[in-house]
Amino acid sequence: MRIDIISIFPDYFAPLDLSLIGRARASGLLDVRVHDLRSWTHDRHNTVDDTPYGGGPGMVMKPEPWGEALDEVVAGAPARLILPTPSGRPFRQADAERLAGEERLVFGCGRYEGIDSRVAADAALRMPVEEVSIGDYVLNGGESATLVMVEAITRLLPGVLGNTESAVQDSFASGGMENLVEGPVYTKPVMWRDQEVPPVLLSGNHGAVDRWRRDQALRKTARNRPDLVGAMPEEALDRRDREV
Ligand SMILES: N#Cc1c(-c2ccc3ccn(Cc4ccc(CN5CCCC5)cc4)c3c2)n[nH]c1N
Repeated sequence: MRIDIISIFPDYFAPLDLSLIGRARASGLLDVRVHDLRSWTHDRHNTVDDTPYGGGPGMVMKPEPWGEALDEVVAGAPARLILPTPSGRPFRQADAERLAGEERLVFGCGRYEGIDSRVAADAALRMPVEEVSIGDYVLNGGESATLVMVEAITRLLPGVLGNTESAVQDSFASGGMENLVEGPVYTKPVMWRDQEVPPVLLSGNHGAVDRWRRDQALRKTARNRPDLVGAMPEEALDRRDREV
């Protein structure tokens, strides 16, 4: 997969040189290219924004640099343009799975009050364009959202995690344990600050372990994400579960 990211803050994407994604890039499994939008400006100040038509707060990103950047970066190849925006469709695990099947993705990171709307409309004449939001909170630009989506998408590519099993079992996945969040996890030592690992996990009884994990996932989902499983009556959870 090739991913192009266009931003006025290219250094924001230094984290993509690290860890699993960095390793996948170094091995050639993943091709991520970051571009500075100001490379497509032609004035002395490398201007990328201007005042909004119709008035209103802040500034809007000018269409010309974006148009030239997308023309050069996409260069007629089949690619899908992803535009993070507060007003976008919610980005979910199913979207990460769908986009992991794409050959080329281009992320356009807006700033200020957003990108002139004609950029998306013009791009849509030549490629699929998706305006997406990673959540109902306000960020200062599209860079953090792009980092989130690139991580959610690329971790699903074969060979990136180095352990596809955990990607398949991840919660929120359309597979795995339905739509349940993951339950508690433990490792050595078996006793730590007077807390012991639940004995069932040491039992070697895989059936019992699976049942226990599912029960814990149900309890945690009911407590933290009742929207995922529908309201579960409090009495279904014992007191201990209500505390943590
Ligand atoms: N994904 C994602 C996002 C973003 C996001 C994504 C991309 C850009 C580009 C610029 N900004 C800043 C901004 C912030 C608020 C507004 C709304 N206006 C403010 C006053 C009247 C309405 C417009 C832009 C962005 C924010 N925020 N939250 C998410 N989940």
